[in-house]
Amino acid sequence: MQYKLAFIGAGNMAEAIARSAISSGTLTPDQIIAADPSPDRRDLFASIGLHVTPSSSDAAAQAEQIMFAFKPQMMNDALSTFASSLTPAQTIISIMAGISSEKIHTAITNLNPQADGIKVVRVMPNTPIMVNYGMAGVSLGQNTNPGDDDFAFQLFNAATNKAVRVTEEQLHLITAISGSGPAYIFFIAEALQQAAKDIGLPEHAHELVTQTILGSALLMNQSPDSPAELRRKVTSPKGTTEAAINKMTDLNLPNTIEQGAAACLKRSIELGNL
Ligand SMILES: NC(=O)C1=CN([C@@H]2O[C@H](COP(=O)(O)OP(=O)(O)OC[C@H]3O[C@@H](n4cnc5c(N)ncnc54)[C@H](O)[C@@H]3O)[C@@H](O)[C@H]2O)C=CC1
Ligand SMILES: O=C(O)[C@@H]1CCC=N1
Repeated sequence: MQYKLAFIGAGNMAEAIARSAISSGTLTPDQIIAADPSPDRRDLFASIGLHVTPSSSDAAAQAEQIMFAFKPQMMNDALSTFASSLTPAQTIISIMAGISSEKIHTAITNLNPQADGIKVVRVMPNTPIMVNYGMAGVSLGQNTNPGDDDFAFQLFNAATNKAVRVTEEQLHLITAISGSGPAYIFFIAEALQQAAKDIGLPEHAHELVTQTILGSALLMNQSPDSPAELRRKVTSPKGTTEAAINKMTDLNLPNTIEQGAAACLKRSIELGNL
């Protein structure tokens, strides 16, 4: 095979994964090919030195590992254009939310029965991979044995990105916590920025909130203390933080976040049943 990795779909996640693979030295640009119908996306991938093609079939025929980096709802349409190029010697790495490896395998073999032995590994990454601080869950799927996920694990555990091996069932949970999690943090950031504007600091809102989240994450990462203890260290008895935390507790912030994560989990399972 000419390429180690083919991206089918060269969108935001594929771009982040490709950049991280290259910057970490896991792959060289000439080991990667990317297929996307959008000329703009192909131009962008070409500008980082990758081979590009409008033909998913072309890309799928030439790589050892094929990453499904298109939207879950597009799977059948996308596969109809390239399933015939797949062979049992290849490994699929799907980053699609929800869709089980069994469903992926069935969709491929319905179109191309000769690809029956094809391996399917699944990964749930997150967008901070764009800055090399990604978190991913990696799971073995259809037709795989331990070790068949080594390449995917290495790809997502490179540089300062981190990966954990989980069961396929647990990938739904990974989605609810770290896959979708960056959006929860950005949601809090939006609200805190709005608060900064409302109380009269619009010109500093972005910097205040960004540095506070960054500093808190680094502190949580480097300190042996639990988040509860770190929170306690900010919260002086009868002080300012306590007033804020009491109000947020009265308004049930922890429960709101837990319910949000539970809704995410439910949707991940639903996507898998579409
Ligand atoms: N955005 C996120 O935070 C995360 C996304 N994911 C998964 O990653 C996948 C991609 O998501 P994004 O990169 O955010 O989406 P995106 O919309 O940026 O990228 C999708 C790409 O697929 C291309 N495409 C459309 N039809 C195609 C076809 N028939 N064949 C090949 N390519 C086609 C589009 O032109 C686009 O460039 C999804 O399955 C999503 O569930 C997983 C974890 C996190
Ligand atoms: O919202 C989504 O469906 C994707 C999967 C995890 C993060 N974004």
